[in-house]
Amino acid sequence: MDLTGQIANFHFNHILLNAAGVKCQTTAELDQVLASPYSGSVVTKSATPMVRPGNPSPRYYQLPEELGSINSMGLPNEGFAYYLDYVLNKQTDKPVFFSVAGLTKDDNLAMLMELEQSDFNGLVELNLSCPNVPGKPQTAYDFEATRAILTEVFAFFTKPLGVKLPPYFDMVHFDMIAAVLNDFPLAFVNTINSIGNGLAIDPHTDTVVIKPKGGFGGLGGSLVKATALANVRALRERLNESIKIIGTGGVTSGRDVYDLVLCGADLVEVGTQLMVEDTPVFERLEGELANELDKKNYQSLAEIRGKLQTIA
Ligand SMILES: C=Cc1c(C(=O)O)[nH]c(=O)[nH]c1=O
Repeated sequence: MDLTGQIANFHFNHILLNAAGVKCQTTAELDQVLASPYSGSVVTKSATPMVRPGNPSPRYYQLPEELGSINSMGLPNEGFAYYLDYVLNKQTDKPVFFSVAGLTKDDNLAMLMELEQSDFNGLVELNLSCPNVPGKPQTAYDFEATRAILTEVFAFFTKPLGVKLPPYFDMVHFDMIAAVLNDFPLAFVNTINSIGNGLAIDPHTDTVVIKPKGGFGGLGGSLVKATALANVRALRERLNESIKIIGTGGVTSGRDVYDLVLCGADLVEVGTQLMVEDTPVFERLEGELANELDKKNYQSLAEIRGKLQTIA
């Protein structure tokens, strides 16, 4: 059974990997994800030029009844140089994603210039959708700002680049972001990032569950699945076929992976459920995915990719 994926010149023997932010802040975590026989790749925690401690704890909370999670991590990371050193020296035959999330356009341009000039030969993800840095908007909700930064990036950047997008909830917004993205030689888009600024309450104490931003944080896990499916499907229908799609959000079962591929995903990332189960989740999900294909006598993901049916 062929459970592989392709982005640019990179072949992925398995389509599952971590979502940026989960199991990817330290070299030990990155090694663990890569070491899983059932992961196809790894993505680094989104990097800023300098080390960041992030927001005060509690800043991550698992919602009850496996609903999902809420986080306001605040972009904690070991700094750009730490992740560049890792990706330049790590011996692996799996493609690696390097995620950057500068707090300013100049920070992003500086990190991308250093990646361009380095020997890094993986894929780069420009995170335009972090919802948790107080005072900083999610860039990709500003279509002209998104066009502006991609124009400056592609004036010099030649390596495979994709963007991490926030979820959109309006058909016109799907049209507008696709019209921007189709003007650039992007290798991929990754959709969705967490649903920004949700709120969860502890019923015993009548208190929010995370400390930063008065309890507001990004939502992940099963409760965001329908939004993830919609964003993968809407962008697949609108983007040039040369722009591949990483589907992220709401994956807790092999059926969820199958559904994202049905909507058009080439790779699939796991966030909240990876926090719950750790790296064995990749084996479970791939096994369940294979069973879903088996049920319908499919031999490969290619047979279902983008083949979601509508009602005539
Ligand atoms: C990079 C910061 C992000 C964070 C964070 O570090 O708070 N959380 C998310 O759910 N998505 C992000 O993109």
